[in-house]
Amino acid sequence: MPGADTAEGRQTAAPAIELRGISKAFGPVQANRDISLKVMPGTIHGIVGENGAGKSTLMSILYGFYKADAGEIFVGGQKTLIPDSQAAIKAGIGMVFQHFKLVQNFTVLENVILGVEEGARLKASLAKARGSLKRLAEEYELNVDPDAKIEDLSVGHQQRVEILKALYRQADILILDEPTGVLTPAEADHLFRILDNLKAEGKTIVLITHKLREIMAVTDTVSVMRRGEMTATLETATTSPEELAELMVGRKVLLRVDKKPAQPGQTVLEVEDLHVTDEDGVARLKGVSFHVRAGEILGIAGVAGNGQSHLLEVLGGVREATGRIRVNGQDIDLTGKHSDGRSRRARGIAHVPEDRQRQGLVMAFKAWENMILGYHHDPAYQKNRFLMDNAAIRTESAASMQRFDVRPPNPNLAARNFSGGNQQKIVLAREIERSPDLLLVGQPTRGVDIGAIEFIHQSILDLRDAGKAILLVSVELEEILSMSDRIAVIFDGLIMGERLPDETDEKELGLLMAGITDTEAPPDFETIEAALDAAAGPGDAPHG
Ligand SMILES: Nc1ncnc2c1ncn2[C@@H]1O[C@H](COP(=O)(O)OP(=O)(O)OP(=O)(O)O)[C@@H](O)[C@H]1O
Repeated sequence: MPGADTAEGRQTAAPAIELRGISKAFGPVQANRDISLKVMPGTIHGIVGENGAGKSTLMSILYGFYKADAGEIFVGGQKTLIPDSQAAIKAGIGMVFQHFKLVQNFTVLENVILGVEEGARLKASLAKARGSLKRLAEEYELNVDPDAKIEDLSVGHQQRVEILKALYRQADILILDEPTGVLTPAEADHLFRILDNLKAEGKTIVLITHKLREIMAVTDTVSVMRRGEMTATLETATTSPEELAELMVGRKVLLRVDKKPAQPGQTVLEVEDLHVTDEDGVARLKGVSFHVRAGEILGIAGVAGNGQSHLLEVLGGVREATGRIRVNGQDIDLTGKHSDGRSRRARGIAHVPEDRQRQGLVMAFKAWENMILGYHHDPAYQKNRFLMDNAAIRTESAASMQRFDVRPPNPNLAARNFSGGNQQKIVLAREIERSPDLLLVGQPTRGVDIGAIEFIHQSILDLRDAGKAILLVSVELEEILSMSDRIAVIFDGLIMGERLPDETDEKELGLLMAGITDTEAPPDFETIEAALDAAAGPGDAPHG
């Protein structure tokens, strides 16, 4: 695209993508309303908006997953019909989804050519793809071993394969939906370098993210969506995170946590010498001990895949372990029939799992059914010996959804029809509203918009201030630092150390997260990023 990389060139070239008057409804929900947007070639364009604002729907229309009810799409100035993803690929559009669509037991190379060439031409195309992959890897810093199986790759590397797949299909326009949600900070930095390289080659990138610092760091322009409409498009250089937050939510948002000092009481949770070996015989926890008191938040920091998920699962009763756990001074069973979620709930433990779709919700169930999932044996919900009081449960669920600002606050909608952030709010509402003695909470704000993050953080703090104990697991260091009263760092199944948030910083925590306990000595790695990459280890892919 000659001249496209200059401001002047951008003015004169046809937009890489232009949407005119796109609308889409799902039954009564108007997910997109009369949306128009221009994205110029050779730019990175961000799209922000609250959960359920309609971002994924709009991109799914552009990629041929959904058919718009009205509107037109122009690619490179040409009106283009995109009835399916094949048509999108033909038009030079590639998409990297939040949940990757790779075949786990195929190699990188096989995944890249899958669907492009088949049968007798497969062998020739494997050789051709190997060459292309090598070139792409060199050109864009997209290194991955072409013969590695997907299941053996870290999440960051799997994402690179998705990008390679799109580039192999000659995508000029790349859409990334929440690409950093499951990445380590080092992997996210690497991704942004890749995006910059792609842009330098004239590719056009559309980036959906909830992280405003990412918008500020990498985009040229940014659009804000609100309640199905495109409400603003701005040059990134002329805006600020505060302005974007306000445009998204329609009010001022506190971009940091405002909390009172903790008033810790008696010890609620004691964990001693916990060991876990997974299904493949790999030791995931190697003797973990810590405690959490009433009225405090213990944050567990760590690169995903270092045992924190297994820890939450053991505490939540979804996985067996050896060692000792006491809650309010009483031992809880770590194996056998009393080591399940129901027994844990009976002991005052609530669990917001890291994977809301697989562990937190039954996607086909309605919201009200999900709102009592696990608590349905509670006598309060029984109408008589045989029947539950569904009408009362629906009414209570609707009120709880209102309090947690779940949108839409419709208890009869199936969980799968809520946006990701709203699904998260349903799980949080269910667990927090029962005021448990101990709340286990994993990645509470993954994929959640900033308005909702503020609300979720406040709800967790309110529970703390009501004298409850909270164990917070998060891969977001910022969240750990701002929410925790104490921080324990986990690496390779061991607690590497404990710190007070006021007496530490991201650098020291980063070193501990990479397994380096002597934080004064010069590390073996040149940068913290390299050390964290090593901690993520390609053989230990956390599944996001
Ligand atoms: N298949 C569907 N059936 C019914 N409603 C849907 C469907 N997909 C999306 N919706 C609704 O459309 C609206 C827009 O959803 P969309 O997923 O596009 O939002 P989003 O901005 O991407 O949100 P998030 O940031 O949470 O991913 C939401 O109200 C959602 O509940």
